[in-house]
Amino acid sequence: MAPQRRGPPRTAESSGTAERRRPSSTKKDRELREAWRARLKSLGLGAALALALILIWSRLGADDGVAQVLARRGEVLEGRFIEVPCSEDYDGYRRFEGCTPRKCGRGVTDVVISREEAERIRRVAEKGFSLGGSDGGASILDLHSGALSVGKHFVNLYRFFGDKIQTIFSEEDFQLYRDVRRKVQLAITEAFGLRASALCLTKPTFFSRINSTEARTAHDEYWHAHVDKVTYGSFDYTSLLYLSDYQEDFGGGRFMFVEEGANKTVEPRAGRVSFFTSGSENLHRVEKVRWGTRYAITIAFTCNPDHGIEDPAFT
Ligand SMILES: O=C(O)CCC(=O)C(=O)O
Ligand SMILES: [Fe+2]
Repeated sequence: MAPQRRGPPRTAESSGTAERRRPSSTKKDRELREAWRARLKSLGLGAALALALILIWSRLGADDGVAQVLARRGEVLEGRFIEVPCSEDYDGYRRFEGCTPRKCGRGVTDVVISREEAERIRRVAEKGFSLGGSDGGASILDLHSGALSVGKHFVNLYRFFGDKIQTIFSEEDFQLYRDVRRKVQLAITEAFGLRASALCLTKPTFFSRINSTEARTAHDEYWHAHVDKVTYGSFDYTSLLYLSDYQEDFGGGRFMFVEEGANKTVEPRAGRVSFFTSGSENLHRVEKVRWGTRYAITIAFTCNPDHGIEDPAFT
């Protein structure tokens, strides 16, 4: 009797040999697939990490290492104040009670000067700078002395124009400066708890205009870290009023308090007032302007009446 066939006839594929080979090839495939999956996963992780690093790097600023934002351009700050321990710098100077810093720190406010006032005072700056301007990236116009950057030097506008200066600047322009100075002085007096009459305006008080043109002289190198009390001598309290907007009117150009660990940045915004005690507790610098034009005005105060000046006026 012919043996009975059970089940389907055997083909080459379903032969016992093939049956034994399949599990081993599936295992190899699986191993291969897993190896690829692992490789792709690590590539994906690497790419995500690189992207995150790029994002963090661009957020913090390429040339300034790690930074924390003290005031963002888009915020409207009623008042932010950070106290920092005073340096010993003030010990080397005569003390004036109710004025010489005992409490040191930094403040930023967007409500003391309106954007409209900032725009008006910026137009005054533009009028002045239209008469000259540095060959390098940084021009100044000192309202008290009349010094204006022209080419690689300075020209005294008040001396150069004499009485004709009144065809350039108006009494209203000087009045505007006085109003701004008074409001900023009050904000500083309140923030540091000073005797109102103790604080005096000091020199220099100047407009700055910065663009990305390469520096031609040392006067154009605005980006170096410095201490205002060392640079200017008479300063006890420095204030900066910004007249243009970071990332709208210019790129780069952020103000930085230089600190170990992380710099603290103030992003300029038209009408923003940044003020701080002028000693080495507030070492600072301005980041290089990469594009556009940045306008600001420096208004500083002293506790020593001998270093005080009157508000700028036609001279
Ligand atoms: O324009 C700024 O943000 C800072 C200028 C400055 O540091 C200075 O005038 O001493
Ligand atoms: Fe400074």
